[in-house]
Amino acid sequence: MHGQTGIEPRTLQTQTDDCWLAAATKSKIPDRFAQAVVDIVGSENVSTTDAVREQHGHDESYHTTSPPDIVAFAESTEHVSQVAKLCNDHEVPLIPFGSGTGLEGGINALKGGLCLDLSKMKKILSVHPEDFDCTVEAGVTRVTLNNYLRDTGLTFPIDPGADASVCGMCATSASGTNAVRYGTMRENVLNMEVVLPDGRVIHTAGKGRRTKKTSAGYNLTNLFVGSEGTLGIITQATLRLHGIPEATISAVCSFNTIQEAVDSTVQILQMGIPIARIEFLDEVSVDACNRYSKLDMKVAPSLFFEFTGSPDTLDKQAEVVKDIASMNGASEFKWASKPEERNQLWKARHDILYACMALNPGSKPYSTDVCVPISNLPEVITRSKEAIQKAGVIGPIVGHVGDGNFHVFFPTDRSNPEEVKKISDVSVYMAQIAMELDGTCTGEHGIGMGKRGLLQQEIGDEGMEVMKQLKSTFDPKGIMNPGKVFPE
Ligand SMILES: Cc1cc2c(cc1C)N(C[C@H](O)[C@H](O)[C@H](O)COP(=O)(O)OP(=O)(O)OC[C@H]1O[C@@H](n3cnc4c(N)ncnc43)[C@H](O)[C@@H]1O)c1[nH]c(=O)[nH]c(=O)c1N2
Ligand SMILES: CC(C)CC(=O)C(=O)O
Ligand SMILES: [Mn+2]
Repeated sequence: MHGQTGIEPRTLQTQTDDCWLAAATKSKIPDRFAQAVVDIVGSENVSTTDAVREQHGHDESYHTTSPPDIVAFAESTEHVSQVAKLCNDHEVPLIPFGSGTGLEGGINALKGGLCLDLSKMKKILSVHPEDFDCTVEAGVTRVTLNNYLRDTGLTFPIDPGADASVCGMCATSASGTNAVRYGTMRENVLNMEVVLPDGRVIHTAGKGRRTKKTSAGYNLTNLFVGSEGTLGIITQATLRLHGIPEATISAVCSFNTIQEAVDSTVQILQMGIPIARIEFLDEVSVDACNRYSKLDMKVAPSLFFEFTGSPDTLDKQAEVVKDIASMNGASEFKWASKPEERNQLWKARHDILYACMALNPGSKPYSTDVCVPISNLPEVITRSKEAIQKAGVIGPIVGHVGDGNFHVFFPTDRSNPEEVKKISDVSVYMAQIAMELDGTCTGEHGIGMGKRGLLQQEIGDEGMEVMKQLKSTFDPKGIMNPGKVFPE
């Protein structure tokens, strides 16, 4: 389901047995290797056409496409294991592909090689409603999973705006507007089946284990969450599920300053109000949203809220939030209690990337993603805004404010190198301010190819050295997604 984001699914272009080898000669992959891949996954699951390679050579970010030499579609863990072993034996780069919605160029095949598309592995293997968990194959997307779960009264709440694959979400440690209530992928993955580059299959918490807690040894699960395809291929994930709340209300209000909006957020969290979502939009984003999603919000720094719970406690909580916001200077408090009003509000929030792109027609998105301890949020946002203004570029700001995480969506004209340079300088500057203020260069989108230098600064030389040692333990030949995460 890519309709939500307007992103086209990457489909396999059918090739006959006769033509695939001819096409293979256009890529750098030797025919013998390509034939061995066909022997494992079947000719219907292999492509070397330019169109399929191009489709698999980029994600939703601004990074230039780098196509792999060959694309294989896996249908089982056995396929993945055999393809990995083949790549390892021949030292061919191997890039796992979920649904291609990443924002840091994670799937771009910088060194060519084989892209392993997992979208055909889409079985929901088990759901245990009484234990609040489920196990799914790599290609199941979050929307498919939630549609499947609907009748159980359970939900998997992690919601990056795109309909990403669940194991792609594990690989990038994704989160979204619900993290303030439910945490990120790190808190919601209980176990994973992972294929190592040499073809071995491991279960990060032990085969079949699905407990909410464990003290058993090293936390391999959280080593693979956020590993961005550089350590192994995640073929299954066991996830924590949550009950669908009985009642939900959303609201929006505006402030005079960013500080007022952040102060309100901190006070709401300090009161222990179990808020489900609290999202910040600056005046530029509100204006973009009004134009694109036909809303009529006051053009000012704003907060979007969502409260969930039982109907009798919900109203009280919402009133406390309104009082806190009003004491901090909020105005224009508007409730959205009907499902269609709520959906309109949150759809506008999830469509904000497209709303911001519409500010500069023909542009491509360049998004940033920094995260700081919440008390440092006003400073980092204010300094970022100054830098955006000084550079003379359009830079709407949106934040998962309850987590101290925010993005600037720069609608970028990629044919204008001066503009790209200005935006990239502001983006690096923002990450540097965030790090100066005890924060990180990425709260949820990952390092990919875009933030490798920043990771080095964030973690330091010794920390990076340990990461490299871990990488070579799992992937001694360096075939897994080369050119990502680690600076060269
Ligand atoms: C409009 C819009 C809005 C958002 C976002 C995107 C877009 C287009 N995102 C980013 C994106 O959805 C997120 O990074 C997903 O987790 C990527 O999942 P894919 O399945 O698309 O992985 P994709 O195929 O893009 O791969 C991403 C990385 O993971 C690796 N990988 C994928 N599957 C793997 C597997 N099975 N095993 C090992 N490695 C694997 C790849 O090699 C690559 O390095 C986001 N994100 C977010 O955190 N919060 C948000 O709010 C949003 N919002
Ligand atoms: C920066 C975006 C494109 C996506 C995102 O993370 C969001 O909308 O919160
Ligand atoms: Mn986000």
